[in-house]
Amino acid sequence: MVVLSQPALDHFSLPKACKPTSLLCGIPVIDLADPEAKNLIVKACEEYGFFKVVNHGVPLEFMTRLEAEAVKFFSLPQSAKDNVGPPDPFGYGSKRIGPNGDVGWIEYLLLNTNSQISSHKHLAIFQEYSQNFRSAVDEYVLAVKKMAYQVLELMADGLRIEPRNVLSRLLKDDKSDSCFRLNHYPPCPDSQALNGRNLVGFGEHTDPQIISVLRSNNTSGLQILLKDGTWASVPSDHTSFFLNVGDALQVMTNGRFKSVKHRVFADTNKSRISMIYFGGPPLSEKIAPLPKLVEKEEESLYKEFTWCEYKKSAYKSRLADYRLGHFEKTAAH
Ligand SMILES: C=C1C[C@]23C[C@@]1(O)CC[C@H]2[C@@]12CC[C@H](O)[C@@](C)(C(=O)O1)[C@H]2[C@@H]3C(=O)O
Ligand SMILES: O=C(O)CCC(=O)C(=O)O
Ligand SMILES: [Fe+2]
Repeated sequence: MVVLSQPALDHFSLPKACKPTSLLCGIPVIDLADPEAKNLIVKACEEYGFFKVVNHGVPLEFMTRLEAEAVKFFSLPQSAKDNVGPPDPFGYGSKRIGPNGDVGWIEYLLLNTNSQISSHKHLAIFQEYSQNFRSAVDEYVLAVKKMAYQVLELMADGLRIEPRNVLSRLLKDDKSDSCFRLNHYPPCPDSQALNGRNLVGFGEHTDPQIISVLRSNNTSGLQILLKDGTWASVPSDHTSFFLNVGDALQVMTNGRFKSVKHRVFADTNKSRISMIYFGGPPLSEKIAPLPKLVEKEEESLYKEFTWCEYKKSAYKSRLADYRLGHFEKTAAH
């Protein structure tokens, strides 16, 4: 990542540091071996759209191996990383997020997890760069996918909808449009210059997909927006996963689950490395409330659309936009 000079800091969003609510006491923690897990997942998705998962079955060594490969990759000379970019949307990116002018104190690698979708020129370069990196990604993503299927099946049980694979089948599908992202947030270069403000690594947004599964190193920075409109810091935990509801799941539950707004602030001393699997449906899939989740009298809150239509619209939006607005029946936003 190109080194920032002091005036260059002004290109980034620098919100005043406010005192966020500590989440230590409040964040729902789901133990996948707990017989109550299915009900607790539903409660967490209704209340926060976000929860932490422990006893997840993903070996810690998969996480640490991939983290080490990511650190190696992000330590390469800038020109070597730029060979794997610019992102379109897959590939290496630095500072720019998406195609519509959003920036952050971040560099990242965005990968497609579906080998069926034609291999990309950037990714061919990435593949050549290191077999070890690629195999660490594959081993990690496979294990995380399995855990995501399990969570979605517990969710269906908790919602009392059948078949229990009604959600997980979308991620299991060969044509599932899922992706994987490695983010690196270098420490803020000149914390004095911030003068009590925060340096935004990843601006506030919701994730468009069904579910996102995040793991980070032990550097904090992630915040979620609570129902009362306050931001809460998520204490880091490198052994656990943080899952969040995406826009598509909000629609499939007819708004019962909320796609949670989240953001990341850069740390003043330490690098943050995060790895996120975004589980999405096939492009041709119709996204609509599951019939059993629409009460007799209650109508669907959303117009019908395919995942492909949603993605096209999302890629025309800015990060902080309310993307579901176009697809609501009563366009209040
Ligand atoms: C500004 C943008 C980046 C993004 C595509 C978008 O136009 C709006 C959604 C953004 C987001 C957020 C979650 C994921 O990190 C991501 C890969 C996604 O699917 O939607 C990013 C997109 C991106 O960085 O390409
Ligand atoms: O890096 C993180 O911790 C979160 C990043 C994120 O929200 C995203 O990549 O969509
Ligand atoms: Fe996100």
